[in-house]
Amino acid sequence: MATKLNDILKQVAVLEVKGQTSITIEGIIFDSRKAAEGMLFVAVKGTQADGHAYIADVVKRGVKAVVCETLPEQLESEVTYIKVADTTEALGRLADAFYEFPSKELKLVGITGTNGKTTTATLLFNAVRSMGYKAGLLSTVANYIEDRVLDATHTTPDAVELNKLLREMVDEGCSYCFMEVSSHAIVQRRIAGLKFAGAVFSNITHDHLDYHKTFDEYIKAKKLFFDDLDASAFALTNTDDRNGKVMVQNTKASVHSYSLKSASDFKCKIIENDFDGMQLKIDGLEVWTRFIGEFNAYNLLAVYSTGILLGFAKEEMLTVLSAMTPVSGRFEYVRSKQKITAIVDYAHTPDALLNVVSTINKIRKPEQKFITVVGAGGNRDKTKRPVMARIAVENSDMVILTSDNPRNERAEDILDDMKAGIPEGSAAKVLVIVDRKEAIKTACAISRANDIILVAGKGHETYQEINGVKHHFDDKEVLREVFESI
Ligand SMILES: CC(=O)N[C@H]1[C@@H](OP(=O)(O)OP(=O)(O)OC[C@H]2O[C@@H](n3ccc(=O)[nH]c3=O)[C@H](O)[C@@H]2O)O[C@H](CO)[C@@H](O)[C@@H]1O[C@H](C)C(=O)N[C@@H](C)C(=O)N[C@H](CCC(=O)O)C(=O)O
Ligand SMILES: Nc1ncnc2c1ncn2[C@@H]1O[C@H](COP(=O)(O)OP(=O)(O)OP(=O)(O)O)[C@@H](O)[C@H]1O
Ligand SMILES: N[C@H](CCC[C@H](N)C(=O)O)C(=O)O
Ligand SMILES: [Mg+2]
Repeated sequence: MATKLNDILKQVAVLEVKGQTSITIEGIIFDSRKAAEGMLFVAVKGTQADGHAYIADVVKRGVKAVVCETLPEQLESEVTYIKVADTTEALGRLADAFYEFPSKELKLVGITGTNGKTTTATLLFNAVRSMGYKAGLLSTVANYIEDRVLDATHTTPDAVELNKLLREMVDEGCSYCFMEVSSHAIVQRRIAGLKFAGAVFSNITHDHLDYHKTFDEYIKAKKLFFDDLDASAFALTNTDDRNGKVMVQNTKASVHSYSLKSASDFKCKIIENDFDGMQLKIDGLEVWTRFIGEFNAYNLLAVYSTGILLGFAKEEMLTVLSAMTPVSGRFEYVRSKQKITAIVDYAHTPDALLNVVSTINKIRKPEQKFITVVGAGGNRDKTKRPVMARIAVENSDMVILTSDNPRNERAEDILDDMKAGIPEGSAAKVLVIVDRKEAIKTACAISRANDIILVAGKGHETYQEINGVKHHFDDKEVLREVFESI
């Protein structure tokens, strides 16, 4: 794909131009390490580096045009320099234009919130496909164009990758795309210029304070997504969340709401909840689903409401919900011959963990012992570590604190942060085992028939990142292996 620079520049507010704009560019990059002949380089200021420092380098390597906030002192005559006020925003808009506005040719629905994005987006993708439509999915677990699976490195891809994927979806005949919109993606304008048919808010609780600094800033980041929607879109919000109404208070989109408790447009009631599934009453009709826990009732209701807002019939949506199966690594069971039930769940925030342990406690019988194995990621929000440990200890019979993805931190340091959250007098029910496999093995070894083990935090992940290196690791695989051997 190639395009005329002056065509795509129409999408950004240009402050100054040095050089020719009637040139053809072969692609857009924002990482100097990917520089190649004929490309447009956008210099972005990040958290670690400033793209402006690499302008001279990319020019040497054949880049034809540069978009920047400050023009370099030395300009090369064969290169075009474009000055804008905000290169991060420009990058999104240029990528959108370069791929010829693919989001306008799809019904694109974005899901934002601390928890439930992957679940809701994946179920929507499965739902429309089961009704015969072609669709794409951009999620933490993987990106999909129909059956084609593409690895995902981020929850929301960067602007160039994102628009490229949307273009491929359009070219392959997809009429829908469901995507997770992370708060990082909103702030970093990965979604700038996209046309959303709808936006869904699930909830906002403690996470990512390493990046957003305060909870208020985190709320503002999420709200920006709704502020930017246009009048033809729908904004669907969860009014049981304390910030559900705030999210949509300045949007131009038509506002709709869902809830289990407060007043809203789409209502759901849990009739029955056990380890096999939930009987729900949605919009006055009962439906049996294979999902467990109140938090999943919210996700299913969000899926149902979005379906209705996209124009699907009520009965059709409920039939689809009843046939759905859980998403990889979200409350997934691994059972042993001795009838020990292990639950693998991606709960990696305090709220998600509290939801999962509360769900298990509501459903289990008093004689079923409940052991939680949990850690916390390195190079991420440190303040959630003691909170997660406290939640695990207060709501389980026994807890094994272990490593998640230590990334570039010392696993022992992360565990020290977690240990600070153990309530006084509870130390006796906590073990600390740094090696995650050993931790899971120990949990299995001390369990008896009918007991429950929750392995939280990594869900679908098939690696463990230690000292910046990814090693193969899969909670489900480890559990199966251990269960085979006992
Ligand atoms: C904190 C964060 O979001 N970081 C993302 C951000 O990096 P950054 O701002 O730190 O970039 P930087 O390293 O300072 O570099 C600034 C600019 O200089 C450029 N550069 C840098 C070095 C060089 O040699 N040459 C060069 O041109 C970089 O390409 C970049 O354009 O922009 C990069 C390019 O798009 C992302 O890859 C990177 O994601 C990092 C790897 C990351 O871990 N992100 C996570 C936290 C993230 O985005 N998570 C969210 C949400 C997850 C959730 O909700 O659960 C997600 O959407 O995945
Ligand atoms: N609606 C919900 N409310 C609260 N917790 C939830 C909800 N849905 C799922 N969870 C919990 O959060 C975990 C992550 O769910 P999911 O992957 O759907 O969220 P996500 O928003 O995509 O997360 P990420 O930010 O990592 O992309 C689940 O394993 C479960 O423990
Ligand atoms: N998207 C989240 C995932 C966290 C998953 C957990 N296993 C961890 O590594 O902290 C993040 O990057 O913060
Ligand atoms: Mg996700």
